[in-house]
Amino acid sequence: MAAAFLLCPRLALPLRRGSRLLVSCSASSSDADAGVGFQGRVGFLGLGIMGAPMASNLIKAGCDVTVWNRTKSKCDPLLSLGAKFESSPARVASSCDVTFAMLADPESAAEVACGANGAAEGMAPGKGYVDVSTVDDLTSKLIGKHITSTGASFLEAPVSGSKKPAEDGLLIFLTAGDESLYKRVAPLLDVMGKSRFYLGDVGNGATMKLVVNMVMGSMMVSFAEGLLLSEKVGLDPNTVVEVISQGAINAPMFSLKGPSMVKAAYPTAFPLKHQQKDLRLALALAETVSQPIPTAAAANELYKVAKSLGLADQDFSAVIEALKAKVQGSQQ
Ligand SMILES: NC(=O)C1=CN([C@@H]2O[C@H](COP(=O)(O)OP(=O)(O)OC[C@H]3O[C@@H](n4cnc5c(N)ncnc54)[C@H](OP(=O)(O)O)[C@@H]3O)[C@@H](O)[C@H]2O)C=CC1
Ligand SMILES: O=CCCC(=O)O
Repeated sequence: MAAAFLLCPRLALPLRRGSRLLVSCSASSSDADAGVGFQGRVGFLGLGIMGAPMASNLIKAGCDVTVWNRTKSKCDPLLSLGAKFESSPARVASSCDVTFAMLADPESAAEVACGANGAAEGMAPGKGYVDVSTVDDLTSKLIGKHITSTGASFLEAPVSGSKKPAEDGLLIFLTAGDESLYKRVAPLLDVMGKSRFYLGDVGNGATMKLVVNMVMGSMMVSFAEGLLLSEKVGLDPNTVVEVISQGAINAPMFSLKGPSMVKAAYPTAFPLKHQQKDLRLALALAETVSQPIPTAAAANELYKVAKSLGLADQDFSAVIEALKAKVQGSQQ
């Protein structure tokens, strides 16, 4: 990662974001200079849990941002912050120099990029498209092909980190594709994230993201099993969370989600339906190279059960409910 300081050629304002001291600046949108080392207008497509705070951080850093979302009302908070609005992905892409997309899944990412009135229709030489959605490598390559056929550049850049890191500008970008576009948008990635990896050819970023989320999905299931087992044998699951937090298997996720899981509360940061999507895509990826991933396969089944229980839009930690349901089922 470049320095923890964002360099501003003009007005410098100290700004604390997360634990890092940053330097940001204000810039008039007329010259479309974010003041963070990026020249040009920035488009943002998809303003869900992740897209909204990411776009918001770009606006707050002084970028000239134009937004679009399928459900238009989700644009309103961004418009209040100073964003512009365009009525389709194609119009955003044609009015901006670089366009980011943060969509739900492979289908929506492909539709927004390549469908009717999609971003590709507004692309041209000199422009760039950065897809930060979590998709599989084949979808990313398909999107990349459509975008580059217009003469524009393409970068995939899925992110590690959830709602809070997105709000705090502390995401981790897993990028691959056009290296000059990567360098061009690096100042923007640094507004939204704490680190960035450039992984080479299109597909490597998508694949890296799926591997990481496959591990995360399995870890969550194992953690849920531990909490339920401890309770069944008379231990306090809150103490289990504390013990884990001090040992070698400590992960921020356990301390963050454990206390609310014990209370059967699942405020959504990472929707369960997206975690199941990522496991499904990781299983398909493993199939292509005949790599056994039995733990992930078993975890995927539990997320599917949780979805069937109506928990798709809850946080993925709600997978614990599938284990409760299974136990109840086996006792009948
Ligand atoms: N939440 C998290 O912690 C993280 C999520 N991710 C990944 O980022 C991506 C976005 O996640 P998140 O923000 O949580 O998801 P949300 O479900 O909150 O947002 C999804 C976005 O996709 C849009 N969308 C869905 N279907 C379509 C469609 N057919 N056409 C156009 N737009 C569509 C939604 O529009 P609308 O508002 O109209 O529904 C919304 O803007 C996913 O790929 C996810 O796996 C990555 C890291 C962390
Ligand atoms: O894709 C979601 C990742 C969530 C996280 O990294 O905390």
